[in-house]
Amino acid sequence: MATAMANDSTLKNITGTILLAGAGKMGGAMLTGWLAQGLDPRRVAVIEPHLSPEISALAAKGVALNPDVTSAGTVETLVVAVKPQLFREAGAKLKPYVSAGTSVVSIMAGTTITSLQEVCGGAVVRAMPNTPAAIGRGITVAVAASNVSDKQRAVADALLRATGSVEWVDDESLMDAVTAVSGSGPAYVFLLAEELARAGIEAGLPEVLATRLARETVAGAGELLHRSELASSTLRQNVTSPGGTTAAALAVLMGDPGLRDLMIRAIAAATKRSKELAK
Ligand SMILES: NC(=O)C1=CN([C@@H]2O[C@H](COP(=O)(O)OP(=O)(O)OC[C@H]3O[C@@H](n4cnc5c(N)ncnc54)[C@H](O)[C@@H]3O)[C@@H](O)[C@H]2O)C=CC1
Ligand SMILES: O=C(O)[C@@H]1CCC=N1
Repeated sequence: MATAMANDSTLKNITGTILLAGAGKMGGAMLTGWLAQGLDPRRVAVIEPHLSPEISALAAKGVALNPDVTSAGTVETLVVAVKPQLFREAGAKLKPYVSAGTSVVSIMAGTTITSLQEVCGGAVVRAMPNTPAAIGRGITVAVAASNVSDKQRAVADALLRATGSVEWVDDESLMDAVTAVSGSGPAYVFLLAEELARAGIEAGLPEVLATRLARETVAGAGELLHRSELASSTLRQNVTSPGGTTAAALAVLMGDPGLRDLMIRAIAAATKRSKELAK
């Protein structure tokens, strides 16, 4: 696994344009992170057919909204955050913004480096973030094409790191499983909160109380996992008194079939879908 090369001043020292295509949930979260980390808003341009009030308001700070190719300046990095299904159409319109020195950082699920090179050109970094990026607690996995320079990789690293931590891999084929585990992963955790609440209601709790208990339990356990040095299995064992209530519940969850089987099937389905999106 390659080490990160960005440092604290990487975003502040950017001289070209960072062009974001698609300022929806993920693109918008990344943009917020860049500006919070000191990227000059005048270095940022956004291509977005449906501008939200929040993104529109950034124009007052100097962010260029839907600039044409000539007014966008020299695009140092194009960040593509549109839906993969729209990429062929959107990418063709983005290509004129890409010049010899442009790096193209894509966060689209499934879309391969080869497709990105075909449609947009440029030096491609394929990345997979997740929605905790919105609070600076995302995790992103990135893989660079062989023509990405050290400097381009450092800028990509800084742009991705503005929303959380970054892991670089050398093998692009890992990205489908990465997408299944960490890209989609927050949804599984939110589902856990939903189902824990539902089961609490089933067990007789008032809905408001069950919902609050489930939400705070998932959030608190997540924060403990984040802050603790202990393995998740140890944290689990620390809750589990021999012959107690947790052991009774875990006998169900860890039974056969249990959560393990369900999770393997879920991750396999997401991995398969990521591969399909490449086509
Ligand atoms: N939502 C998530 O948890 C994650 C999403 N991703 C990837 O991020 C990408 C964006 O996903 P979301 O932010 O969830 O979707 P979104 O629907 O919130 O954002 C996509 C944005 O692209 C805009 N758009 C549509 N056509 C465009 C065009 N031709 N040019 C520029 N912008 C255009 C849309 O108006 C929208 O604002 C997808 O490729 C997805 O695979 C990656 C990791 C996690
Ligand atoms: O569901 C999706 O396809 C995107 C990629 C990872 C999370 N959301």
